[in-house]
Amino acid sequence: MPSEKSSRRLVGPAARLLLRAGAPERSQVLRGIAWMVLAAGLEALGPLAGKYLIDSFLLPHHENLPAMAGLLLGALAAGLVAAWVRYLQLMRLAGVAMRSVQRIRERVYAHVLRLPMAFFDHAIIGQLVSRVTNDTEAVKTLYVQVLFVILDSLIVLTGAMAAMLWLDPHLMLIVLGLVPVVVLVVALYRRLSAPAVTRTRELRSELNAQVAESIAGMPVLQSANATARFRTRFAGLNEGHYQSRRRELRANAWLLRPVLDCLHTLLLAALLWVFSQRAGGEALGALQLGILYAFISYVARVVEPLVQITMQFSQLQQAMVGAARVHALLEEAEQPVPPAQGRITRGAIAVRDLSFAYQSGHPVLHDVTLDIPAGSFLGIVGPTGSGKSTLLSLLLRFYPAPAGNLRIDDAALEAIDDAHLRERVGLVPQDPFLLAASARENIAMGRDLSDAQIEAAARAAHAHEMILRLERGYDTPLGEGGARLSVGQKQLVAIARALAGQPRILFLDEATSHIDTETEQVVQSALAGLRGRVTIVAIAHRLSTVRDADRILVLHHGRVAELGSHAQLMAIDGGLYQRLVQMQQLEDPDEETEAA
Ligand SMILES: Nc1ncnc2c1ncn2[C@@H]1O[C@H](COP(=O)(O)OP(=O)(O)OP(=O)(O)O)[C@@H](O)[C@H]1O
Repeated sequence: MPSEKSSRRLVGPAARLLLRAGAPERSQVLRGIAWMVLAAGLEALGPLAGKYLIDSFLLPHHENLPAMAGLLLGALAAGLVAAWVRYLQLMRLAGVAMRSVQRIRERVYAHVLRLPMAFFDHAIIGQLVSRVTNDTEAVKTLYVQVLFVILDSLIVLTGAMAAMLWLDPHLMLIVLGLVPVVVLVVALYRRLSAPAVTRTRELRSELNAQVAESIAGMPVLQSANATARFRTRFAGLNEGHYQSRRRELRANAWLLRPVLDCLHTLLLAALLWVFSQRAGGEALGALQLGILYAFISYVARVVEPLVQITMQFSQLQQAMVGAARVHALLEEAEQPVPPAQGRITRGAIAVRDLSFAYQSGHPVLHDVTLDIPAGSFLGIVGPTGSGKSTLLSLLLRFYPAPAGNLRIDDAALEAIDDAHLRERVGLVPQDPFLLAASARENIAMGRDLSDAQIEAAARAAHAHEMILRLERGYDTPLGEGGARLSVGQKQLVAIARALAGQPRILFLDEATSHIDTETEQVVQSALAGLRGRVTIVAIAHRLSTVRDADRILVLHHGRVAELGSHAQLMAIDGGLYQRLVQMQQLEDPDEETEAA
């Protein structure tokens, strides 16, 4: 994690990200830098003109007005052209920086969408959001700080040094002595502030994560009366963030401006002392005075870029931490999608000797063998943690199953083209996950479906009537997470969404756990309507949902315990299915007659 890295170790990843982000616009960057050099060169002419005016005209009382006016106008024109060139440079480099952020943000988001499901088992949503939004912004800061300020400052510094070298090499060497002192100050500053900068960034991301988590779990938070505890935890993080920022600021306040301003004053004193030594108690000669004027101007031009460079280090470090984190996210391996041609035609599923472990040494499925004929309805039941969802996740290719153990029709699962698999296999998850969009958009999910197809899917899911009863029918916005609908209604929309793709196989993962008996019957009718046309695999805690299935698979500790129709399984005396049914009847006597 970048948090544990020293700031020096952040430079590599940050620089790689910066180079990659700017690569498509290398010529724009080079042109921007060329403008920068030109502007610095023009700006460096000012003090030279001043020196020439003092040396050649003012001190010798040589009042050649046209020449003096020409000199002043020339300096003015150089200043104006420099300002115009600065504008061009700013527009060019700012454009590059903003386009880089835009590109990188899209790349990070696209990358996150392709990450394997295992990544999301550990990911913290708020932190991921931070990576995609705030941390990508770091790239812009890197551009602005590195290219605009630091590079610009270095160019101005070099210009001023060159002019001083030309005027008086000895004096220039005295000024040059300032540079190592500033390098020392910057090194000390980095040492003191780097841990605080990294911590500040981490804490900001934790603040985001807590806000996202609290909002997502608001009903639990409020009902568990946990809001005060969460507020205290947030305040603790926020205080940590404040203290960390203070540590950063303290390093800034001590080391940057004040130290450099002192150095500036010392340097000016040293220059005056050298001049007084040269004059040996006499008044300064004309030539000396012009050079003194030019040097005082140039020293300001040397100190100011150095101040700028050191002042940028705080920003630069923050940006590097952010950029390194974006880089780390981009380094996460994507779900491999090998090119494959396999097709799903009928929807027959074969599972052979399937064993699987999330962590090696802890298998959750053992030697599962199973055939699900095309168009049949398989129910999967079993105690909690018995591996039902895991089996479904493997069939959905959310986690890689051992090669060859799963087949659909004539193809091994891993040999089926990914887009085709997603098209042909529909999923109704336990949490229906609705977008803050209309019913129509929620069913279409970005697919190019006609209104007729959407309506047909809604009818097949028995959701059509319910949607028509909403005030704007299919165009009714469903609110964030489908907040406008009941859980059962959301489930019907989710079923319609799965059916709209006309899948050959439909997986339902406890789709009826949280709905009332009446809605469950609607779901059952919807499933009945699909029988023979679509292969249905439904995990159910509510046994009544799968009572009518062709066969029911009972999983126990990751093994196939029983397999058969409801009647066959009920006939096994002391069997697990029979016991599950009896337990459910005790829990919910209303279902006694239905399930038995
Ligand atoms: N992403 C994961 N990483 C590690 N272990 C996991 C993961 N998902 C599930 N498990 C473990 O695998 C085992 C089977 O879990 P699974 O979710 O498949 O059971 P389930 O039968 O669907 O349970 P439930 O009925 O409670 O949903 C459990 O011990 C669980 O802790």
